[in-house]
Amino acid sequence: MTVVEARASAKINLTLHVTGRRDDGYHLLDSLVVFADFGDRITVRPATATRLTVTGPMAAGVPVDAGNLVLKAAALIGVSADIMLEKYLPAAAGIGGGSSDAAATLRALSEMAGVAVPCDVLSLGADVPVCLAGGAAWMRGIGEDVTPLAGVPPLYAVLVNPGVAVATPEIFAGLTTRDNPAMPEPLPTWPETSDFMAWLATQRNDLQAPAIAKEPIIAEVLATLLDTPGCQLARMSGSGATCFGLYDSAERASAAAGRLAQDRPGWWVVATRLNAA
Ligand SMILES: C[C@](O)(CO)[C@H](O)COP(=O)(O)OP(=O)(O)OC[C@H]1O[C@@H](n2ccc(N)nc2=O)[C@H](O)[C@@H]1O
Ligand SMILES: Nc1ncnc2c1ncn2[C@@H]1O[C@H](COP(=O)(O)OP(=O)(O)OP(=O)(O)O)[C@@H](O)[C@H]1O
Repeated sequence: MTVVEARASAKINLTLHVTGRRDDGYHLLDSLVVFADFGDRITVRPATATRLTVTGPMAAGVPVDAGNLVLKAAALIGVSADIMLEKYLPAAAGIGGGSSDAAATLRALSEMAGVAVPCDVLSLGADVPVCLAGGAAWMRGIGEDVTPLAGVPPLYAVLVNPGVAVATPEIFAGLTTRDNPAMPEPLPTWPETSDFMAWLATQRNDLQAPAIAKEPIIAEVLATLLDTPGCQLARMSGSGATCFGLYDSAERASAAAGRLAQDRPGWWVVATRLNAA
């Protein structure tokens, strides 16, 4: 019997520029996306009818019915399986938990059954195409235009979520401007990690201000990250509330995570590598 496992890594928007809005209300994005070496885990086994079990430390509140993106992905690819989802990522957190689970399910079921992943996965969510691509990418359009990026250095990061669930549509609705500048095209090259960090600091997440307006604790998360030794940049990912801090070494990232976990027991804190090979 073929059992296939797949990692559903956390998606991090290192930049997230909102550059316009389509007539259907969806926003045009311009985002540099990378993935963490930390995430959920999907295991699939052949079965005559699809069944989903959700376990893991962050399983509470995650839907187990047809609303779960794992089941939507299984229906889209048309493969039946016994699926186990181990949740380690907080939900509604701006790090693509559901989207990454959907992409991992498509990959695992494709391998298990020997069927191709459908070309059009955007119907599962705007973040699913980039999660399916899996590596550092330039994401544009409403999420369907994904260009893999070489030359993005691996980074040491700390991810922090203060425990407030954020509804993505509400954050987009709070934008005061929707025609903000895009990243430069072509993107620059970054010979050293320090060049990349310096450039990142000149970029933005346009959803950060409306997210802070809705959930002021996000500003506290950013300030707390910036206050830890070695933190070079702190920014929110996606529509929040998870923020990332970038550090100059694994040791300093790990020390910062340890201190934050101790000082803020209610916060979800993880030290991780982004875009590691
Ligand atoms: C904010 C990001 O996380 C950035 O990576 C994603 O664009 C959101 O991706 P997602 O959660 O997979 O988004 P979806 O489930 O497709 O959309 C949720 C809602 O977000 C808003 N939405 C999403 C994507 C987009 N390009 N424009 C939008 O306005 C819409 O109100 C939509 O109803
Ligand atoms: N597999 C899943 N894991 C988590 N949430 C899921 C899943 N499937 C469906 N959901 C629903 O999707 C909602 C959004 O959760 P998700 O973790 O995908 O958001 P997010 O991290 O903000 O995503 P994004 O960064 O793509 O905007 C949740 O509130 C939950 O009800």
